[in-house]
Amino acid sequence: MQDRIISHFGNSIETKALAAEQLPPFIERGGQTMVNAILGGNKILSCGNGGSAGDAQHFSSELLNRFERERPGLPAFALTTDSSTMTSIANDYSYNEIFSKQIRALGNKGDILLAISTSGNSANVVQAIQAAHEREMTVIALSGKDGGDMASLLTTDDVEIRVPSTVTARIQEVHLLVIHCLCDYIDCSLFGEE
Ligand SMILES: O=C(CO)[C@@H](O)[C@H](O)[C@H](O)[C@H](O)COP(=O)(O)O
Ligand SMILES: [Zn+2]
Repeated sequence: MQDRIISHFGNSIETKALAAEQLPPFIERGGQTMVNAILGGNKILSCGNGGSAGDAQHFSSELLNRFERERPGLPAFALTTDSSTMTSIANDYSYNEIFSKQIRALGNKGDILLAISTSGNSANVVQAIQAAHEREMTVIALSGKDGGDMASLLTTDDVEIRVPSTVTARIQEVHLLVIHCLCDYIDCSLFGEE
């Protein structure tokens, strides 16, 4: 089985190399969009399912606490953590509304939604994008494969960062690197390059 393990490493390296050729302009635009929102007194909401829920929380924790340097906490919130809110929305309405209902309550004009889905087709993330647009928020979509239903919802103000892969796990591995690039971009922009 070591050959199989080695092939995962190789495929992941190849996916990151391809992403490094394609994604930097989109990551830069996403980072600047986030910096502008923070400077404008706005916040960043994040959401996703499964491994992407972990990524949503990974991002918000590195803004609220810190990334790699000492600095004040920054306004970010993952919509994937409040089990009472999510289970009551799923129970009373639909699982598809667990993020959108929170966005309609918490989101304000100028806020950002970081929408994470490897397929781009998770209904609750698609509906989160729709709710974000209703609240005049800007969307930064972290996706993969063909972009899914999410891609067709995005406006020219939004940013799509689509990983060039069809393998969920490989896409997620690049999503985490993108999240760290966004955190670094934000810190360098707001507090200077180190
Ligand atoms: O982490 C993994 C697979 O590596 C899974 O938990 C994965 O996140 C789940 O299957 C999600 O439901 C997939 O949703 P999405 O990425 O297509 O939006
Ligand atoms: Zn995973």
